[in-house]
Amino acid sequence: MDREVKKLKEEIEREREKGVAAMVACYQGFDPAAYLQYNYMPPRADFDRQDSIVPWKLGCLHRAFTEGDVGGEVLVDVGSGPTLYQVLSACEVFDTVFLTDFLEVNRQELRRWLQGEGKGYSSLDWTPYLQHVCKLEGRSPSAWTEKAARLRSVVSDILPIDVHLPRPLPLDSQLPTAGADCLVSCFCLESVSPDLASFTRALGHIRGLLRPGGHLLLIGALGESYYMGGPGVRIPVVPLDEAQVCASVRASGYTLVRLEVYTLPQGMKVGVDDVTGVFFVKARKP
Ligand SMILES: C[S@@+](CC[C@H](N)C(=O)[O-])C[C@H]1O[C@@H](n2cnc3c(N)ncnc32)[C@H](O)[C@@H]1O
Ligand SMILES: O=S(=O)(c1ccc2c(c1)CN[C@@H](CF)C2)N1CCSCC1
Repeated sequence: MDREVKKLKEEIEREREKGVAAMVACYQGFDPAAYLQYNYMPPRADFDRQDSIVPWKLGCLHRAFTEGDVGGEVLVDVGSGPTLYQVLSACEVFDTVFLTDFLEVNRQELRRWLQGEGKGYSSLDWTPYLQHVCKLEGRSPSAWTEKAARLRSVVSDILPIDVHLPRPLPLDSQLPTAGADCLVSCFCLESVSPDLASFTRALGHIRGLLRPGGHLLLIGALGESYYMGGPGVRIPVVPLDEAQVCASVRASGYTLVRLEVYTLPQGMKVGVDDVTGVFFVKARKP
């Protein structure tokens, strides 16, 4: 019996490795500029409508970082991609921020923004996002230049990451031995995992980056089965519902603090994906 169980486990592990390898192949065509255009530029990214997803997402992050229990020195953003919106509130709370991504093209896109000032250095103008978060903080939108400077000052490194590894970051990543004080991850785990078990496993892997008592702030897609990572680059996504998100967060060893859900209005569905909603999870590592 033991030999049969061992054989079955080995077969399951081989299938898992095949699924992860297939995801790696999908990401070879990922196009940062196209991805930004599909998701973070008008008409999809609309700040004017109060019911728009972008103010909702930025509001969730602002509240999480200002309600008093999230804090410390070090924050890691898992699977940053080419985007910065996810750390615009965090950069006021943490003095050391690590951005991370699997692909060099995304790490390069982030470096270009962080190193550029005033030049045509980035594929997307993050000013409206910076201005919106300044308003959430009770500041003038014109303080966006100060926020941009603050973000540039706290980003300590842009690291390679693979959430399918038990140790997702390089050994020399300068993370404190005890772990980070906070993790942020947006639209990453469900869009890089071949199935729900892999998604849950990845949650467990990144948990190892966090110190006990640290927080995880997770934003992700609900009901999404694919998205376009570039022209003709269709990337499969693990379709999640709220119950599965909560179960996976708990099964991977976190205490769920709260779940918030946004349902996309019909007009937001424009063919670059089939997302139906967005979740926001605040969780804590016991
Ligand atoms: C849908 S994008 C999310 C980007 C960004 N966080 C956002 O909010 O739009 C998913 C990101 O996961 C990255 N990725 C792909 N495979 C990964 C892996 N094995 N581990 C960590 N990140 C991975 C991709 O390069 C991509 O930047
Ligand atoms: O912020 S979003 O909810 C958003 C933002 C990014 C993504 C998705 C959704 C869904 N597909 C993800 C692939 F992983 C990427 N948004 C969708 C509506 S318009 C503005 C962008």
